[in-house]
Amino acid sequence: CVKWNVYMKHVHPMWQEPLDIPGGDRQSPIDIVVRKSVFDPQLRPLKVQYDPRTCQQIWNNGYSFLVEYDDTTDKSTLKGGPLEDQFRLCQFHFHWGENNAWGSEHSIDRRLYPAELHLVHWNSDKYSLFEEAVIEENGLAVIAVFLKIGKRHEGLQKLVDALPAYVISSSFSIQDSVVEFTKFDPACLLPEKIDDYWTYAGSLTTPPLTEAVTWIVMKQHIEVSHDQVGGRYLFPYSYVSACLNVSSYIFFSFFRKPTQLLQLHSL
Ligand SMILES: N=Nc1ccc(S(N)(=O)=O)cc1
Ligand SMILES: [Zn+2]
Repeated sequence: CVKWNVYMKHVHPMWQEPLDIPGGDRQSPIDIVVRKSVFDPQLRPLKVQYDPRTCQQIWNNGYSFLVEYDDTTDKSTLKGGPLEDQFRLCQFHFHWGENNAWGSEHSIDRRLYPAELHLVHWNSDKYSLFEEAVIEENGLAVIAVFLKIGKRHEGLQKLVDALPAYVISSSFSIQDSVVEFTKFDPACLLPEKIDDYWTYAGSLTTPPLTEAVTWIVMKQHIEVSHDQVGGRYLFPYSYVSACLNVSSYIFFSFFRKPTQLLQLHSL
């Protein structure tokens, strides 16, 4: 999966104005207005098949981190739901804020969550690399899961424990660094009812912002404990303070309207 930097407005030049937003009529994130979502009986159940053995490493790009998967075969895949093709898992990452009042990118009726998980997949039926798929209209599928502060998430703890010392320090190192991380099944981060979701055609939420994403936003959140996401662990403040300039970017998501927001209730 291609190396990806989290571009911070005041930190990374990629966020400097003017942003070259391709197209611009299906930009993410959005505010999901629940009463405007439409039930679509043609949406099928999601088929998530992840092989923990494809988990490879945690990559820190100096601003955040992502967990990367071997996407050279169809061992960890997503299909069904709104998807016509098979998509390969290549990485997952989180978005968070400076405190637990906000942090997610999408919002539900303007309500933000403390954090949001993105499981990123690319269309392996039509393309042979993430880099090819990322510029195509039906190239990517991202599952979004909201995080709320509550009980400890046992599955997540393996990731928190594996995070390298530099992430737990008070500030991220700026250099890229990678630590080995294996046998992690990201399905443990999904909520119980994965067939209860909203879906819409959108974009990457950070550069290159390409309008290539079928978003599948889970209605059910997962719970993680405060010490898993607060303090000095998964979401160290040094990075989150870097997010502040991005919050205005998220603010505008309240005013973005999706072209067609579909919803599938649990079967
Ligand atoms: N260049 N790679 C990217 C992958 C996923 C996302 S997101 N945050 O939309 O899932 C953004 C950029
Ligand atoms: Zn993301």
